Amino acid sequence: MIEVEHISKTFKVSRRGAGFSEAFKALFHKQYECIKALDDISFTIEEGEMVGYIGPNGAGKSSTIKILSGILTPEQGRCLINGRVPWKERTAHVKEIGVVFGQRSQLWWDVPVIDSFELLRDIYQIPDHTYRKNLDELVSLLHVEQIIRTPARQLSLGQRMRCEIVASLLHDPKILFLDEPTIGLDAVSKIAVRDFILERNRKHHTTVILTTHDMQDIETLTKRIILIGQGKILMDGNLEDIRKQFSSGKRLTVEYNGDAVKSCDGMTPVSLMNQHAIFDIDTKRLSVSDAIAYITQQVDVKDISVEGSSIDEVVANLYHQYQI
Ligand SMILES: Nc1ncnc2c1ncn2[C@@H]1O[C@H](COP(=O)(O)OP(=O)(O)OP(=O)(O)O)[C@@H](O)[C@H]1O
Repeated sequence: MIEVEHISKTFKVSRRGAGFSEAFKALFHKQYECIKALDDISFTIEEGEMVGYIGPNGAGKSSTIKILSGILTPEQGRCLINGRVPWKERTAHVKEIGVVFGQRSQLWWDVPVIDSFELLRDIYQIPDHTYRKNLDELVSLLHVEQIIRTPARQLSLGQRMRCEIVASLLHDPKILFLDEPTIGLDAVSKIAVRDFILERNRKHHTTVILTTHDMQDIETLTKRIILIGQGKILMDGNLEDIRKQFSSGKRLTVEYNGDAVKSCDGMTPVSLMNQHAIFDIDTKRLSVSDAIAYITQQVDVKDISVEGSSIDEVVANLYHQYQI
């Protein structure tokens, strides 16, 4: 179980103006600015839950993950993960967590990937039979058999990410922190990584905290989302409820025979091409069935399709609503 209560974290950063004279002045008189990366955040995550931790750039997601993994120490608040304080009991804590930072590597750059895995085995003191079993299983599930003898620097991004995931799970962690695990991956690799995470959660009951800007990751993997903005937790809830609350409506696409089709109150025309019209329906003002009835009164409908708001639109509405 992950318990976070009233955590705050401030970074002190030096600031100076542009140019040589400002650089010279800064040698004698440094100016600092305090950035409140996390401002009194609290949440609880149960064992086996998969949670999407979302927010715009600079919101505080990575800072939270770093605190939860014991890399950063907050100046205020309490955090317990399976009964341990991450930054105080680091050695015991890291044996229970796996971390993947999409933008950084835990693999040694110049050596074959398998050597990094073996180094991790020694660092985590993984018993030999557990290491062998996990390595064989992960390597085959993530299809990296052909590349583990290649140095990390020679791998493509997608190949490296799969190896990063293997590295993060060799010691059987109960909790997995994934910070943008599908960044820059092609569609096939994204699906492979998502399927693997789902399966891992289902089979091993692994708790997963996922931060990402890819809303398809969130939609596929999580039922609950926590929204952070400007260092504060703004919302914590069920994805389906959020979708209902922040969906802007439905999109209706109609193909028809006849003259141009007109819209009514609650219908916004998006495109009115030759006998092919697209309308956005504000379902708070007009039901989809009433919109269809209104159209069929005017023209002979050949085909009609209704789509809900995409998860990207839902999240864009959410950010807009919270002004972040
Ligand atoms: N080591 C650091 N030193 C100074 N400021 C930092 C440091 N790490 C983070 N910050 C600042 O803290 C704030 C939160 O950063 P953080 O990396 O947690 O955001 P994020 O939500 O992960 O963003 P992104 O989606 O862009 O990765 C930002 O304003 C950032 O500039």
